[in-house]
Amino acid sequence: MGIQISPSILSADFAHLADEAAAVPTADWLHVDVMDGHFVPNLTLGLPIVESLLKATSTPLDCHLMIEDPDRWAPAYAEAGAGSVTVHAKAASAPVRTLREIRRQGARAGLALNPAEPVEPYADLVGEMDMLLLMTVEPGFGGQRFLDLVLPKIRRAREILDSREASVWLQVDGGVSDETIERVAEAGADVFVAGSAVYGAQDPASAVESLREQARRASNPTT
Ligand SMILES: O=C(CO)[C@H](O)[C@H](O)COP(=O)(O)O
Ligand SMILES: [Fe+2]
Repeated sequence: MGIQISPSILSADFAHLADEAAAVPTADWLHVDVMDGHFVPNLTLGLPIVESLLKATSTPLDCHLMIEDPDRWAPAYAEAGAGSVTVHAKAASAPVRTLREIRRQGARAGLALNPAEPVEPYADLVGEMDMLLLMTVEPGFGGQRFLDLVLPKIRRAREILDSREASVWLQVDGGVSDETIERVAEAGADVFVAGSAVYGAQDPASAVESLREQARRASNPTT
């Protein structure tokens, strides 16, 4: 699939989400941060807004669920038509069942790890997922500073995925910008979430293309 950019609408204007989605026609996905005020100390949006957004844009939705009890709620996002639904390993009590249910409802299934959570315990689950999401900030808020301490884990995750010949995308979320994306791409990520770096830019569509180009160059230095 190559490099993909998923702008996070967390940094968009929530009163004009359809327009904000239309502002990034260059995006591969739209990243939707669902926060419940419990799993993370912030509250954003839920299924009704995702359903409206699905009608308002043809860009596939990449739903990142930062909620308690994702086992109960995640399949509904897939059933509604989200292209990808990601649950946090720490929040899921039955991650295998939930990942399978997301797939059964027709979406790509993602598993997310916080900065301090090791990837190794999940190595045997790679066959159950379509995407592994490594957080490079503590989840809950946009505009935070990228945590360099996650870079070695991104490299280890890339090795695990390659050694198992798994066609699992490796997504990175948090503080991805012009200053950090090259390091993330060199470490082996292929799907990049960017909120403030896209929606804080004068021209969000160009910001997406510029991030993609930098990631492409860094992940394949010979081109
Ligand atoms: O999941 C998230 C926060 O929990 C967001 O997707 C992320 O922080 C994007 O925002 P930014 O690119 O500004 O860091
Ligand atoms: Fe996110």
